[in-house]
Amino acid sequence: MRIRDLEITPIAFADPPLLNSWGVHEPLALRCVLQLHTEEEGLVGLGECPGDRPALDRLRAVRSAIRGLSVYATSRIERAVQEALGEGIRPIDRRSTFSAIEVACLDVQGKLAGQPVSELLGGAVRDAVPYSAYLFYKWAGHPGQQPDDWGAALDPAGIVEQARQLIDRYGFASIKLKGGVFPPDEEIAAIHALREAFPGHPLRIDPNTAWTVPTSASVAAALDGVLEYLEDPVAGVAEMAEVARGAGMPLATNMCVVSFDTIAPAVSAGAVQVVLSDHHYWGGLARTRQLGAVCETLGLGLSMHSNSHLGISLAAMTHLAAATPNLTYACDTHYPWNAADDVVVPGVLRFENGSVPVPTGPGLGVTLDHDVLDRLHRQYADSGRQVRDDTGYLRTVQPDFDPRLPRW
Ligand SMILES: O=C([O-])C(=O)C[C@H](O)[C@@H](O)C(=O)[O-]
Ligand SMILES: [Mg+2]
Repeated sequence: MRIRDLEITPIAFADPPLLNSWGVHEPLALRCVLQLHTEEEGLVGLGECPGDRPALDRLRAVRSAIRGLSVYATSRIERAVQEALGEGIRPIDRRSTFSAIEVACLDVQGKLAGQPVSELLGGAVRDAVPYSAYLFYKWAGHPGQQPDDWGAALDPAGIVEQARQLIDRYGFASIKLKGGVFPPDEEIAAIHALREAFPGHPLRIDPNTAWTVPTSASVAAALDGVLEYLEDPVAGVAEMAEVARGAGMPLATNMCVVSFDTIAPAVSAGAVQVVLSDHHYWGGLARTRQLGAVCETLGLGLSMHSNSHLGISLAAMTHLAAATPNLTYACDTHYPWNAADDVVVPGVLRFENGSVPVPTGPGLGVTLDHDVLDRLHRQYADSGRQVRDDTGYLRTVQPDFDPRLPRW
């Protein structure tokens, strides 16, 4: 079952003005949909990955190198990707290029076997995967546009209201707040307000390294007994370790441990207790499942990171999480923010009590809506956008915004 071609379709979909420590989400998020066509039987495997220009260029560079390879030969495909990209390629770029192709290969493998991807990964140990309500400070709408349905969230009351909307709509049973936007005292107040409004929901905050070590230590003290984990308060292994030594809660990361070779130094230093996996950056579903085994061995907790994404990624994340026994924290997902523009035919992917039932159809179990794909591709082409630029977009409103971190 050989690869005939890799169809690469960049898309742009609507994204609300979500604030983070380096800026704000632009009106359109970029993503790429892959359709991997087989020589025999005319099967198509789906993949999804970031859609910025360098990511697209890398996919185009490997396209001819993987033609003719078996969809089962993922190690050989990974080597072909490496060779096509050349020695100078950053490992994370190689891994993310390969990851999207690996997911598409697994989708085909599952279709051939009549089995869901979770079965190919060792079998689902849970029927549904819990996700967290991923809260963001946000403007009411994009500048010059009507307010969106979510409304503004710029203070504790707005954050509680946003959590309520997400929980009412999706049933989430845990909550993550993207921090690093306002002075820490305001974000501490938001967490306390969430605790009061949702006493039974585990809470996390992630300022994406916006704080110094002393600030992180005082936030950790203020939120002791309130957070299930504190995510990436500071940059650097030594700094994370310093915060961890005094913090009452585990420290989590998707910034300080980002690859297998970064695990040992962080663990030896005592810098992290929970790793956020992400198959897009760790080199695919099989590799990320290995991360689960490593975390289990080292006594680390395991959670899952996300970026703005659509249903092909959500399906892949759900199969992976279902087949990773020690992935016991609710996973992150941006999906509620972007679901209205999904390229996947509705129905299979849905939230029940905050969890996504693991798709049971062959492969990823989701079907591409070609009309939506065409529309989002035209939107991409018309936008002229090439890269994500949260800082540049915020500067159109706050020209003096300085993205340097730490800020507090
Ligand atoms: O956990 C994280 O660090 C993220 O989810 C990173 C994302 O880029 C998030 O900050 C965002 O979408 O603005
Ligand atoms: Mg994070």
